[in-house]
Amino acid sequence: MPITLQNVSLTLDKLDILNDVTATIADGSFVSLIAPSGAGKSTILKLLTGLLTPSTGSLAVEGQPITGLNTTFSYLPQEDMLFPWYTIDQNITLYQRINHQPVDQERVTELLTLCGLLPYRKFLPHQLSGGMRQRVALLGTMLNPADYRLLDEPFGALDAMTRGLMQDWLLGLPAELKRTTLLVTHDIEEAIYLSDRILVLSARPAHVVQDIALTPITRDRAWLATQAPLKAEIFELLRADCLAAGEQL
Ligand SMILES: Nc1ncnc2c1ncn2[C@@H]1O[C@H](COP(=O)(O)OP(=O)(O)OP(=O)(O)O)[C@@H](O)[C@H]1O
Repeated sequence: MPITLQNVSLTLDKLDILNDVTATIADGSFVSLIAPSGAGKSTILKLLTGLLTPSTGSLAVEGQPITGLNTTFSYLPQEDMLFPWYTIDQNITLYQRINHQPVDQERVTELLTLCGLLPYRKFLPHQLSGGMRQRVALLGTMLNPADYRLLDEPFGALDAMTRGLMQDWLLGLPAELKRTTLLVTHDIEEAIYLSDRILVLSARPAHVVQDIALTPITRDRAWLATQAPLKAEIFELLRADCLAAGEQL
């Protein structure tokens, strides 16, 4: 069942943040939200997790309205949120430990190996590089059994090379680890590379200005290189909107 946002508007402290956002995220799809800075992308994720409530409109998942805090989603906020006093092992299995669920150690070992983190499982977060910590945070999200993922700039603040490797890592995840995903990013190329669909939002108060479907036969960097015209098109959309809103991109 899809995730739906129906005519969602939000005003906080007299500030109009979202204006009539309507979108459907199909089951199993990978959808990116791209928008000018401060438009309200993170706010949309917070509405889905129930951290915020819309002023008008409604959100639903699996046909059930979202009315408050819920555990339908595994949510990776913009800050990596690792606990500094827990080891990598303990951080990535936090969901299971909080919920008193058994930890499948074999699975954890397999995933740590897959992510190149096995030698670091007993390390503390501060002993890892920024890119490794981001991978740990993402791995924790992957181990959460929720059917839907909300990823807020998971590769933000990484250098271009590490970011590229992380994108490849995400694309290369085994099928059983993939989920319906809503990704917030300000990187147009990243959105094109990873997504089945890109929702381009306007400057604040945000609404959907373009809904772009991507259906490459092979999703690789050679294909990505052919997408320069789409990248330029999305950039122009964002720029025109920013200029109309009196902002700089
Ligand atoms: N709790 C709040 N109260 C008042 N205003 C808020 C609150 N949370 C967010 N905002 C405002 O809402 C707007 C949208 O914020 P949001 O973080 O969703 O934007 P964003 O598109 O994710 O930004 P960025 O790309 O910079 O991460 C911003 O102007 C922000 O200041």
